[in-house]
Amino acid sequence: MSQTQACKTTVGVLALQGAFAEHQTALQKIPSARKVTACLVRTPDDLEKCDALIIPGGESTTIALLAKLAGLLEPLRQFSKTKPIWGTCAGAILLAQVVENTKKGGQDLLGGMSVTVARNGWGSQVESFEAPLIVDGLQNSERPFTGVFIRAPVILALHPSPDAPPMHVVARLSVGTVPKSSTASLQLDPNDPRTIVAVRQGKHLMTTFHPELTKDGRFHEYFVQNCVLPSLSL
Ligand SMILES: NC(=O)CC[C@H](N)C(=O)O
Repeated sequence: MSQTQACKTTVGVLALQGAFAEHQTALQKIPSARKVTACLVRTPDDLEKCDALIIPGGESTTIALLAKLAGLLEPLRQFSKTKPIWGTCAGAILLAQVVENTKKGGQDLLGGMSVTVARNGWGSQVESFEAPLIVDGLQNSERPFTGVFIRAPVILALHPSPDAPPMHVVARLSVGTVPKSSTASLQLDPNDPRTIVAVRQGKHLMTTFHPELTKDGRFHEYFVQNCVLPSLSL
């Protein structure tokens, strides 16, 4: 390993199923790429080398099942207690404390964030949609970020508590940006929790959409700057 590599922070991407390659590519292109090595995680040994982790979108039940088979479920739960995790879409489901609309038999969760989500809350694959998001704290935040929602979960409730790190709403859908065909079309109060699509709690980040499926690396930069690098100095 070269001197520069040895000094880099290692951000793992859970590579069991889903859009993990896209996350790895995105991490390699952001302004902070010189500070970060992106590696794929398939085993507990891989995970042990990481300072932070991204859980990609895909199918949360499958990812949980494969994690169990790889002996990763418990190591991931332990990891979530001390190190930053960013869950995108299916990854957001795995990071939630409570999940509604699970497959029969339920599913294993990591539960790192005090959030309740409903799987497939905007409807099925054909009701997938894109929406412009104004994101607090993103570079050039006046330029909207394109949220790609594919059978996305809906955030039903945040559960702030004095015993847990504070929660920050990072992005909301504006009422009217969800297609009418979508089961949960938003005809509601802009303060409805279902408008929340990105939330940060302490070192963890959850986005119900897929930043890795755009060419815009600002969310990856956001994770590194707001969750990963600050956690190293704790
Ligand atoms: N695009 C996605 O990650 C979809 C998530 C999927 N609906 C699930 O339950 O895991």
